[in-house]
Amino acid sequence: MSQSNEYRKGPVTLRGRKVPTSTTDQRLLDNSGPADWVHTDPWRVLRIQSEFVEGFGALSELGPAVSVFGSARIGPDHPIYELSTRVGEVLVEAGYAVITGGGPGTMEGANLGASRAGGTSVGLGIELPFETGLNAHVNLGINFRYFFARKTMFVKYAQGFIVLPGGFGTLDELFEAVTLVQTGKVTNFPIVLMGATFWEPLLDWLRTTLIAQGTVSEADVDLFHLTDDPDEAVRIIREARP
Ligand SMILES: CC(C)=CCNc1ncnc2c1ncn2[C@@H]1O[C@H](COP(=O)(O)O)[C@@H](O)[C@H]1O
Repeated sequence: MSQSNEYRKGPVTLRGRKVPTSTTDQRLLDNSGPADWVHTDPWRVLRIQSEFVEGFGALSELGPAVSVFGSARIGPDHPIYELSTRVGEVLVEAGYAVITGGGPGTMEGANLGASRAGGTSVGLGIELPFETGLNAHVNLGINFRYFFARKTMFVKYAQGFIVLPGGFGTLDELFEAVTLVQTGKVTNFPIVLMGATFWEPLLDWLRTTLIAQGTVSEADVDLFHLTDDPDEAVRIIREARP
């Protein structure tokens, strides 16, 4: 293949029919051209990068914090919402900022408790097809397009996780966290489950099925702490990260 039929874009070599008919500069400067190139994956990488830069920039001075997860659908008249509010308050009283997904339900409850107690109430919102926006009790909010960039912030800036009852989103965040701990990607990272009646069947299943079949060890299941008492939850976190 002749040299003239080869096109290099950094580490990428394009040959034959893959050689573009316009250059990157040309597409940048030619404002009458098609805008499709801004939707290409390399361009997305820059947007992804900007989410990390903005997230790190906004949170780097946060101080000790705890991420609180839980259902987007449990509303203010539910006892679990009340629990989420109390958790937010108790965390702030113990000197922690509270980080949530910034949405409705228990996220809103934890943000409400945190802001009412005079603390830093962080909401890491996510762009969803059904837009709900950051709840009104967030006093430091960041909106993400990408779940994975946002999830890094939940772990990077927290001393531990408190997980209230929830659905798939909550389970995703819970099992991601426990996998990071299990594989040693994060150390001394307590995970506290709150709402005993909700979590006990899951813990039973982990014991009777996963441990029994050898897919996890007993020590893995011991990574979860279970309590209904917000003060106890804070104590567990403080003891793990003195
Ligand atoms: C009413 C409704 C579904 C609103 C969605 N609005 C949301 N805004 C922000 N974070 C969210 C939202 N839905 C799910 N999440 C994420 O997933 C978890 C809750 O999902 P789920 O309700 O357990 O599955 C939260 O901890 C949060 O990080």
